[in-house]
Amino acid sequence: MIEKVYCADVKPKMEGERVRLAGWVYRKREVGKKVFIVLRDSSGIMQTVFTKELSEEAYTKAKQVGIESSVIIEGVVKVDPRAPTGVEIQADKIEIIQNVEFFPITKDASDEFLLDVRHLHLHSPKVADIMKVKGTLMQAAREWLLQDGWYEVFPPILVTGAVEGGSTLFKLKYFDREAYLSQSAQLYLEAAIFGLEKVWSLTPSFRAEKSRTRRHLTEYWHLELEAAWMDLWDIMRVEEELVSYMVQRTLELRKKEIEGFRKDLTTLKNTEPPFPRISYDEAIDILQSKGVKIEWGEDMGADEERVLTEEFDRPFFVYGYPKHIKAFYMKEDPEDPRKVLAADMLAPEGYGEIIGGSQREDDYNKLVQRIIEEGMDPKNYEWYLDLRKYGSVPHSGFGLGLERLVTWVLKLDHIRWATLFPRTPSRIYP
Ligand SMILES: NC(=O)C[C@H]([NH3+])C(=O)NS(=O)(=O)OC[C@H]1O[C@@H](n2cnc3c(N)ncnc32)[C@H](O)[C@@H]1O
Ligand SMILES: [Mg+2]
Repeated sequence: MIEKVYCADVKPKMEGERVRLAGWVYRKREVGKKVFIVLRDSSGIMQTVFTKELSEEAYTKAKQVGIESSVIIEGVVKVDPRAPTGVEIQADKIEIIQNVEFFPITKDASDEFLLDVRHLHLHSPKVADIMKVKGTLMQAAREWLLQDGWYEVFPPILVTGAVEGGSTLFKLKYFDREAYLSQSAQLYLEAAIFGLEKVWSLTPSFRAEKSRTRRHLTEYWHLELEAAWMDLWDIMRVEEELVSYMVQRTLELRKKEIEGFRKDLTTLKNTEPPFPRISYDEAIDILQSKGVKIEWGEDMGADEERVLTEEFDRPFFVYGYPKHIKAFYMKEDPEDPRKVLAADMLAPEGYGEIIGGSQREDDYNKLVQRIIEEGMDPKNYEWYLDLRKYGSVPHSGFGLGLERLVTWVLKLDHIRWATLFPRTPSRIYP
């Protein structure tokens, strides 16, 4: 790798030092007999100035170089309060690695065009900031999971059964048989708890969702946990501790990047346990009191959740959903057979569901009955049912949509901006 310093590491105390920077031409302007190039690298930006007096050769090359050209620039550090970072480089050397005559992304580029050239949109510092925040959220999750004694495991993505309903399965040909892309690692995590007790995985999950909403992708990153001996209330405490740590740690490490997307950090700062908890029944009452047309037993979609989140200034739980709107594996509420021991975590500010979780049905016969009730064939779940025959234990788990979390933390207007190359019903290229 070439000897260079990063833009963010060039400080006023380095005045007079000679430095070498490598990156891309972010901005360029000519003022009188000076050429100013704002160089961009992964750490930020740095103003560089070229004049004939400093170097006629460098000045001539600087005049010719195009936006987003890749360059190496050398010069001497000078403090200048007018420069974007308070310092600039008096440049006497520029090596043009590759000159760009015309970079296709311009200021007025439409969202659809940016998605068409997403591979070039990744040059953008704003996009880089989103990815830095996403990476830091996962760094924080790993920190918390390690200190709380959870084991990372690596479940399969090629599977033979639905977890979250057959209508959103991506089918594929697996040699001479049919297979699917995983909707959720959950069932495999449930098998892993018999040896490891507390497990987690980060995997891509696939949903052939036809709904074109601001919060659905067809491929997304899914952080899932599963724990033996835990009931719904235990796993809800795990969820709020994990999400709180992820948000607070990312606020600590990426405050500057977050402030580039939202000025008001209140809801993020409020993200501390315990989170408010309301029952599904209470949620329906709230929605009806606010004029939403919804009856008990109906599912809450993005619109209903948006209204519900107006009542809260931090993430909150909705628990105790009706059995018929939830998945087959969820344990029936012993106190009310109409309901299951499930809870979703909803993000405030209109973002809604970021986590789906539940206590699992650990009784063999009840699970067989639920599978049949859902119109599925117990034969397809034989291995999964075995988990209820050989030392079954009460257990619970959940799945957090990483892009859903990023979309809320940065108040993005669409989940597609929260992932490197978004996959939606109408987009699988580039
Ligand atoms: N291990 C578990 O218990 C997880 C469980 N089997 C599960 O998949 N639940 S979920 O369908 O609500 O999805 C979990 C989360 O996954 C996210 N999710 C769910 N579907 C999507 C789509 N289509 N796009 C983006 N994100 C999505 C969202 O945050 C959900 O709360
Ligand atoms: Mg869900």
